[in-house]
Amino acid sequence: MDSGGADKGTTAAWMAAHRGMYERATRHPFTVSIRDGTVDLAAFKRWLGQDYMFVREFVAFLASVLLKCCKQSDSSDMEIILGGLASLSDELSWFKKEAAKWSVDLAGISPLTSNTEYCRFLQSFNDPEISYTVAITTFWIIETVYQDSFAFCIQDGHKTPLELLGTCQRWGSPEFKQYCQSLQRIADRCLANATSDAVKSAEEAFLRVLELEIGFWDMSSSQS
Ligand SMILES: Cc1ncc(CN)c(N)n1
Repeated sequence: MDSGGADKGTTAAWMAAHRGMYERATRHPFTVSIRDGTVDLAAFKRWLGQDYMFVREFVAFLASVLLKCCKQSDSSDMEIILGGLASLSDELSWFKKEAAKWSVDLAGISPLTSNTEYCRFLQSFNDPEISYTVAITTFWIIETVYQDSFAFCIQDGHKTPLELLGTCQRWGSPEFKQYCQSLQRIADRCLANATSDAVKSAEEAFLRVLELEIGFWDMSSSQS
């Protein structure tokens, strides 16, 4: 993702330093197969059901980020985080509608291993010892992996099946990109003022998210 021409912050430096890993997360064979039009629909349906469960956990994660934000002396990021939380309500309704369209029974789904592992990571943010800087950076990269992955599925030359375009536009839209860029600016501001220990923990969380996102796509395409 470009930084909009502004001075490069810490997050852009990490994206450059860990380019290979970032590309494995955002140009994964699963999402590339959506763009190519060769996607296995059974894999898409598996992703849909598993991601619905993930997003339910993501709501609780975001609530924990909001709580950390409210405890800051300057809580001016609150509106953006609150907006993100509110949009997850629409997202859950979207998953239910999409599941009905694809005959995916959401009530009968259990989380697969990689999803459980990712959800455990999200739950670990309930610990008040985890700083706002680490939490907001984590939130930014989780959203950015989806933004970048799905934007690629609707970029020039795509052969994305018509019935999957709505999914790709949900996260690949210019509006979602702008939202991710707002999160990136917040993360960079926090990182610029953070201790070196906090910056180190945030970079570890950034890398952990990339690893977990790759695992999540792998799980969707191979049921591992
Ligand atoms: C696994 C995963 N990562 C990120 C997102 C985007 N909220 C998501 N829905 N699912």
